[in-house]
Amino acid sequence: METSTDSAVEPGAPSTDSTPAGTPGFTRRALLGTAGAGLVIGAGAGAATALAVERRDRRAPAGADHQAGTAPGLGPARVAFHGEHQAGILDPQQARVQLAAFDLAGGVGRDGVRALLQRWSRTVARLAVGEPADEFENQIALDAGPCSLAVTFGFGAGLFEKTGLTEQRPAGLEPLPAFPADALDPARGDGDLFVQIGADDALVAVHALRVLQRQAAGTAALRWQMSGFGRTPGATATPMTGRNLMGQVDGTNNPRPDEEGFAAKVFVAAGGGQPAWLAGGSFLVFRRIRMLLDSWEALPVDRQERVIGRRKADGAPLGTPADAGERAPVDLNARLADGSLAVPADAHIRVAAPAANGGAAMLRRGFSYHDGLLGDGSPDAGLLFLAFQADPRTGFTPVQRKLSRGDGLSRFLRHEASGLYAVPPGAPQGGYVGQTLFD
Ligand SMILES: C=CC1=C(C)c2cc3[nH]c(cc4nc(cc5[nH]c(cc1n2)c(C)c5CCC(=O)O)C(CCC(=O)O)=C4C)c(C)c3C=C
Ligand SMILES: [Fe+2]
Repeated sequence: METSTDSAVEPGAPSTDSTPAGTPGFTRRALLGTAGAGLVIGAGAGAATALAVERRDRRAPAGADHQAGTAPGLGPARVAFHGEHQAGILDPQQARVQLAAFDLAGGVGRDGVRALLQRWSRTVARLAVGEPADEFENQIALDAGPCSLAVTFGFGAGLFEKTGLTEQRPAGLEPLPAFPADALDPARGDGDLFVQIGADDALVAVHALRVLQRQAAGTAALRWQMSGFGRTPGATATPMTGRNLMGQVDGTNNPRPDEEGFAAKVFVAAGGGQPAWLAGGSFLVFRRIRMLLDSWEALPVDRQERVIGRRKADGAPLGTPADAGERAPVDLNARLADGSLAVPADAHIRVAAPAANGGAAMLRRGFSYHDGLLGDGSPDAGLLFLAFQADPRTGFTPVQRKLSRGDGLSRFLRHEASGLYAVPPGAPQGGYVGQTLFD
């Protein structure tokens, strides 16, 4: 983990003077004025303390930024592209996300995919430090800093078939089982290559998506794309976990990088039964989960709280004192005065808890979506559920199996799309994401 508040240019990052092809006379950093004045958030392990510090800093008032000699706002903040793990896993969630999956064109082999990954990695390394794209620059984000841009690449099962790399396909990529009540649209799930593009500015995220898409032309075609959002840093008086569209504080009981066993839950270990190329990588489960918001909002708040097992106002577990706070430990045995369970038997946090699922754990990093209305007038809105884990067979699958049968929240949800991707480790300086597989 690397953090810096001074002129923080990643070693090996392209020169600030470069003028990109197709962008005569423009550099994004020249327009920033205080180029490189942001924070660098590395993607290495053991990141908790530094992440917390970075979050506070990013939410500091503009005046404080000025005193530190940096530009105000979110623009200069950076997430390092290179590192042990890819960006977009350990860094604080950005306010905006673009998710997309691509399918390889017929006849594109290993060399074609390698060339695309090299091209994508080279470009994202530039964008992550506020440089313009080296090709297909479209000026969408010309006057913005990197805004914590974090791009994460994943490989779907089809990539291994199409490139003749079936021997290297991780066992953890076996298709997820069908769960009761799944209503999945295959056209909006899976795909050979996946990208998650997070940024604290919508234009920065879309800029990256457009450039990556154009670079892929002839090699891979866009299969599906979705936009998501979360809390914008600075929106709340004090930093807190964000809310989802049901109004719940969501993400509180995630594994934390400073806790024992975090890496084993989230990252693939060398020699742990997955192929060597994936060591330091992860698996990502994606689910587009629509929320039946009209039904949900008709429920009184105390009943909503019993569905989750936590208070809505502060996110604290039910049964804890009024001032307990979001991080109060969950006591699943706590009883109310009448002897009933404080956290009901079908409450989401009880059914999803690692203790109820053989220790199954994952790092949830979802984003909300709101895409207008469906034909029946209900909102097409919900959660782009994203969870990183060391192995979905012992992480997502047992938990979702249990949730789909006994979770009080399930009756307000519809799973509409699904994807499973192997997430390679981070790229070393000068390298590219996926090189442990393709070189
Ligand atoms: C299969 C895994 C999970 C799915 C799918 C899922 C969907 C989902 N969850 C919420 C809202 C909340 N989830 C919360 C906790 C929580 N959820 C899961 C797993 C899945 N959720 C786990 C493992 C946990 C942690 C359980 C624990 O050990 O305490 C919470 C509580 C706050 C928190 O800890 O994050 C909320 C709120 C929604 C809305 C949703 C689908 C749309
Ligand atoms: Fe959940």
